[in-house]
Amino acid sequence: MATNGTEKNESPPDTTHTPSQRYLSTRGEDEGFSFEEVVLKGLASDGGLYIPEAIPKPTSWESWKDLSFPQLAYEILSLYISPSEIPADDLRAIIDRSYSTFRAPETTPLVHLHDNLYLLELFHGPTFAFKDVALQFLGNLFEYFLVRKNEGRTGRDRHHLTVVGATSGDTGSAAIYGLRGKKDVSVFILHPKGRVSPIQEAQMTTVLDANVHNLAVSGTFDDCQDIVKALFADKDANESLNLGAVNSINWARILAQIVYYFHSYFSLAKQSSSTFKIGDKVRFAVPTGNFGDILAGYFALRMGLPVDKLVISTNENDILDRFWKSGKYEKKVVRGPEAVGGLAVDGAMAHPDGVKETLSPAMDILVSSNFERLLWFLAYEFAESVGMDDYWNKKQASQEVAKWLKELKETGSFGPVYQDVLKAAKRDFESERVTDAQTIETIQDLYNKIGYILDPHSSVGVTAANRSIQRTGPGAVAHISLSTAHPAKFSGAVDQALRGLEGFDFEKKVLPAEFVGLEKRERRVTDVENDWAKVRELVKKQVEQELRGES
Ligand SMILES: Cc1ncc(COP(=O)(O)O)c(C=O)c1O
Ligand SMILES: N[C@@H](CCOP(=O)(O)O)C(=O)O
Repeated sequence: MATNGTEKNESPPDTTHTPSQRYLSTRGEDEGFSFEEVVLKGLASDGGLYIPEAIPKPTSWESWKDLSFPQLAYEILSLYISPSEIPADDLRAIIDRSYSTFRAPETTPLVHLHDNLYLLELFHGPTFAFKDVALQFLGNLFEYFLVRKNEGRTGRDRHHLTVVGATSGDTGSAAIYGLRGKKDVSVFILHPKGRVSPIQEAQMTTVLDANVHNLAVSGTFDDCQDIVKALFADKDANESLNLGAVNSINWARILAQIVYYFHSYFSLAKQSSSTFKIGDKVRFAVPTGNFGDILAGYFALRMGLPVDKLVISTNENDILDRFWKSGKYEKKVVRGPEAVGGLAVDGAMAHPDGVKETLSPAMDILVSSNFERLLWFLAYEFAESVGMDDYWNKKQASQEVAKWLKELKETGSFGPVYQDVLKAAKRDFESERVTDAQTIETIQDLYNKIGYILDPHSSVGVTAANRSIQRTGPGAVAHISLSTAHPAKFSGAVDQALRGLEGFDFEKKVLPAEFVGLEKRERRVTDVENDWAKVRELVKKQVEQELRGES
């Protein structure tokens, strides 16, 4: 379906897919893809990310207010997936299966913290992190497409998917739990060795299913992400292995996350502690690293949900916060003992891509891959304001994005972007940077006030929400802060904040039964160098063995 170059696509009009059910690459070379193609491909062949050709704006969204989470998910997802690709009953069945694994009846419950601040608990899935919302769904989607592709096929003729993913801890375990034991899929998860929390490491490496492979990379999360992107960019690897993506470069990850923005909005309108009613505006504060979670909020906003602002909440790895303040997107090199990535003997940074090690390690990311998707929409809006036809506006946006990303790769930065682009970014988003000390303070403060225990990432979000409430004025705008992980996943930070405080007992009050004894179980993990070509060879060898039925 894809076309190349700048010629207009002259193929007959597609009547089975609406524009929001067709996809294009942010860098412009590929367009006209179906949902199945973008889910299975993950990353476009020009290195860009897939986005829908249009964002739907349903006029009837308010009528969804009493739907259960799976029912709401069906309404939203079917706007982006043509029934000619996944018939309605099949989509409903995939969704139901995906959310039947959640422990909370509401799937993603909304909890009142104080005043007009609410916490959206996204950690009730199998691995206790928000990633489960999308990765349970993605795992089932992969399975659905593979079963369909492989009907009547046997042996080496079967379509085999090789999933490669990079993780700073949560995506890895959620992907592994979403894909373990699934037929025709091998999973390779790269994590930065020694830089994920002990529970996260145990969650991933104690899964012993034959199709799951953990690779501990000597490097940072960004190195893992770069290796994954290099594998996708390698024609040989991509063609011989049929690579699939579980990171939020995969459009299905963003899509599934849109649902909880709508769901929490409707939950807020039902809270007895609130005078909030449907139609009122709300602010969302989102702990942000790779920009996938908050980007789903941007889609919800563009679909018509009354969002006043999306508040980006970064830790001290603050590339996004600096962009919103200056319009310049720039990797900052961290020097000295606080940097991760290998210090030279004299203490200077030996690794040019330094990232600061913080108490919220899942957000220790230098370059946020999904920001590229937002950039495309900002550039498109800018092109539209200059007023060409839609085809050229899209081309213009893609060219701009490709130029910025090339500059980032070659020089480590781009921008400042045009004033109008930054203005559009500021219209929908605000940003906050939260230090470790503030993260600890907020955990303590909330515990002392109401006895609630936040994980450090969620604490970054709540800190940003509190600041936003100060700006809007208490009582003016309701705030929903996204809680992205269960506190037990980050025992070090939680313990540092609450040790010695009255009533705090990590084992009794925080640790879920599922984690007890996890760290003592048998593990399987392979150490690898920070070298994408070596990783490629390892993956190829392992997949070959699996296809021969040797492992
Ligand atoms: C616990 C937690 N919070 C927040 C984030 C940041 O989310 P995103 O990368 O989608 O911005 C992550 C990792 O992605 C995470 O694992
Ligand atoms: N924080 C993430 C990093 C990967 O981000 P993703 O959302 O793009 O998968 C993690 O926990 O692995």
